[in-house]
Amino acid sequence: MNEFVRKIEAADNPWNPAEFEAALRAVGPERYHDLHPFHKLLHGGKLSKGQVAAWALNRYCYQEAIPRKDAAFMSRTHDRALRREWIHRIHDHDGTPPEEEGGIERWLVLTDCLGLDRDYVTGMKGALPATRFAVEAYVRFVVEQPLVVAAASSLTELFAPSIHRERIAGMLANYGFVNDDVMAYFKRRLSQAPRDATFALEFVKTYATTRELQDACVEAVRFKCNVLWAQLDALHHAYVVGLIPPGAYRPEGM
Ligand SMILES: O=C(O)c1cc(C(=O)O)c2c(n1)C(=O)C(=O)c1cc(C(=O)O)[nH]c1-2
Repeated sequence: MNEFVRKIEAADNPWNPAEFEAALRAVGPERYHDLHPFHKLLHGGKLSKGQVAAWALNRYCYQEAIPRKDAAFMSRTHDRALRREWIHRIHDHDGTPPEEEGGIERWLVLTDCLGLDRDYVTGMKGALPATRFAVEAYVRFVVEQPLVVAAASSLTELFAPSIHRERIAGMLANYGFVNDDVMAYFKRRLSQAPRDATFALEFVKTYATTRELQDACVEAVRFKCNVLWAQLDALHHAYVVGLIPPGAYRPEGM
């Protein structure tokens, strides 16, 4: 059947909510970044401190982009109740001082322990080019796609708690330079991510009412997995294969 005919037929046949949810969830086992070889090395204690620092330094760019993409999302809706719900994602990362320091601050505790200078991390000059491109592609996606599709792109968070648990256990067991304080970022995400994902899933199931929109939402989760995967490919190429691009962070001895 040609693609055009398939689209017309599909538009008339939306999945029921259970089928749609199953299609969204099926993307995780297919291509979430817990399957990436770089994560196996990271969690299995196979990386040097410098390689772990390269990961944390690059991942900072993702952390920094998340509240910007959530602000972009909020700027697009006239629904006050939705903005009220969504804004806590920004608070989770940026914090609400003095009570709550926020996830970015907790991330910097991790980069501190890896011996990285805070200005160097937050300046992002030592990050890999592909990291910067991938995270900005996520922000652009949320700016440009239909709102429900933009929300669907956050649904990789459905798969995050299991990788966070694996990371906390693996890094604590395998690296002497990691302790509970340093893993605080991931511990906090264990409760934050399910709350965000539950809300986003309900939102997407409610508003993706045609099969075309449902297909676009499933594609959005795949797109997001690609954003995550591309970052790890870049890290692997630079810091495992050893082809570090000009200007990027260079661990001692590499
Ligand atoms: O460590 C991870 O594997 C991981 C993955 C993801 C994800 O699936 O996008 C997020 C996070 N962590 C995370 O900490 C986080 O705050 C977060 C927000 C979002 C999002 O798309 O809004 N994803 C993720």
